[in-house]
Amino acid sequence: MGEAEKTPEEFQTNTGKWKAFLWSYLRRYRLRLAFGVAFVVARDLIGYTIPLLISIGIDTLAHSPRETASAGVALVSLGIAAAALPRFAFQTAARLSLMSTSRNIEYEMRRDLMRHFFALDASFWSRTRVGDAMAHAVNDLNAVRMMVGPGATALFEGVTALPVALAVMGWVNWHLTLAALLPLPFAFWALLYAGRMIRHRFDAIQSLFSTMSAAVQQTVSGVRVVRAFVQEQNETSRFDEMNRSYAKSNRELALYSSSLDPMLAFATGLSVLIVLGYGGRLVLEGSLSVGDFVMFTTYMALLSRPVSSLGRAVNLLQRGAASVARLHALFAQRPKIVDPGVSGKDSGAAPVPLRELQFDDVSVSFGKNVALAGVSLRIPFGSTVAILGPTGAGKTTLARLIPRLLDPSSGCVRFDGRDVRDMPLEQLRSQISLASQETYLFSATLGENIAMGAPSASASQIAEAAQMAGLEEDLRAFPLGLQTIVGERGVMLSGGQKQRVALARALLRRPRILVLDDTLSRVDAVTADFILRQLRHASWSQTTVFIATRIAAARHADHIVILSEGRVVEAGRHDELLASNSYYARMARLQNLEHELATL
Ligand SMILES: Nc1ncnc2c1ncn2[C@@H]1O[C@H](COP(=O)(O)OP(=O)(O)OP(=O)(O)O)[C@@H](O)[C@H]1O
Repeated sequence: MGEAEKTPEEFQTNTGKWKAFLWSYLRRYRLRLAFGVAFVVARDLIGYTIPLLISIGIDTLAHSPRETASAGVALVSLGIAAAALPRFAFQTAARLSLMSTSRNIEYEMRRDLMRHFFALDASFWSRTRVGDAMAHAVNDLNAVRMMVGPGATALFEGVTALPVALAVMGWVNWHLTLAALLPLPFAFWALLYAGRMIRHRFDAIQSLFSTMSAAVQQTVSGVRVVRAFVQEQNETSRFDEMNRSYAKSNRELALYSSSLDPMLAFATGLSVLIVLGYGGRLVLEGSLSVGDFVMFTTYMALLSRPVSSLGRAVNLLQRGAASVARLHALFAQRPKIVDPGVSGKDSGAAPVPLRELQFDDVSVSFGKNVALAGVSLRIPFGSTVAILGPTGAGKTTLARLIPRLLDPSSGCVRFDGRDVRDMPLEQLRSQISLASQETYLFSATLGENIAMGAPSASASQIAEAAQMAGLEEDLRAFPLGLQTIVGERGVMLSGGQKQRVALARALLRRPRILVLDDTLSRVDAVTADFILRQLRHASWSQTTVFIATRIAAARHADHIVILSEGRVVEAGRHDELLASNSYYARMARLQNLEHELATL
């Protein structure tokens, strides 16, 4: 199986390179990150001088004469107060550097993810659920931001404070310091164990969330079908099962996440206990001053914060690592349709106008399913070609080959002798308009939907395209005309209206090659006839390739092609095909009969 065929889940097992992937984003901010870390270190270094100052203050009180003691204590107090200012400054600078970096990285990854989504082709989207993609774009990116910002801050809070405090404590009394470190292996084990568990659970939770988002998205989009087939109960219990398992995994994650802090607090508590017991004895024996003892215990108390920071860091870093691995797996997906791009000498040049279209022994297979088998066609520029054939004959597959939404498994699609695979995608697609079988309308106005492929079109151009697509009467019936909001996926329009909006969208670009994939199937015969006449008399020259189910639509085409089981079985003009005992002639007789019956 090639890389492109792997699912994100399969990539997840190959997460070795996710660190390099993350670094590719971090690298740009390494200076800012280094400053951020330096600010955290500086802030904590200043913070950790405070117990030292307290110790000096206490020992000054205990050992100095009364008149100098109060001045000494005042000086120490001043020192403690003065330390607050740079601490605050470093704290703010650290937050600004690390948090702004995390926001920038989140922004860049999201931007790249959107670009990547657009670059991935139908082969990816046919096996990926929309909800899945949404989960990546929202939840995983959020976890990455939390890792780079608060996670990194917490990590450096922990790792700088610990050695500083331990160095000062060791310098005062290394015996007592070693004794205080006895619970360290337990804390270390807790960090590793909980960290591993958090990562596994979070990974599972993110996958479950993806599945659940996909299910919500599908059920909500298909709510009419669910209602029509009285499947509310079944859908609810199916969703409930997923929801329950999601909640269970979250409870487990919460258990591991929340157990980390108490376990670390327990380890710190044990250390404090050791220091109080053993250190107290040292004070009584006179081998440790009261000031040093107080400093020791203050450090121990102060250490609880960085230790807890380490716990938080492990939590956020493990979640972030799971999400980076998932994102990396997604970014590792490659589109099958590769854009050859524009070569240096062609950049900036106007695209070469497309003229003659040729299918040269084209075959397309989806696994074992052969959709097209050795199709050869030559379509001169400016001609109108109708493609007909039974369902599953390969008509849509043929249409999708023209703008390279699909590549042939063998054979070649050419424009003026040039393989479409050698043409820059932008140049190819900018000259071709495909109105596909399933129209997709955005939740915007009618006008905005029509202008989707030509955002700079003027109002009169939009109105002209709408008129050509036979929408004029419908627009008159809408009080807001082109400003009418069509609702999510165009729910406020009839099937035929949606198809004509999609057709107007295709026409507005005045394409050189117009491909209509059964675009008029839900339009009544009279309107369809009107539209086809409009297309024949368009004010610009174009090739029209249209897939039709009705003979009435195909009769005026310059060339009619009948596909069956992926092969061209008949081809010719309307009267030529009618004269023979062909599939076309049989279909014409049948449709005539239907028409007569309907008239009766
Ligand atoms: N993405 C795909 N993956 C697998 N098989 C596919 C895919 N797209 C099409 N096929 C198969 O290829 C064959 C041709 O499909 P195609 O959509 O081109 O037929 P059609 O003539 O347009 O049919 P209809 O008139 O019903 O729209 C069918 O057997 C279909 O199941």
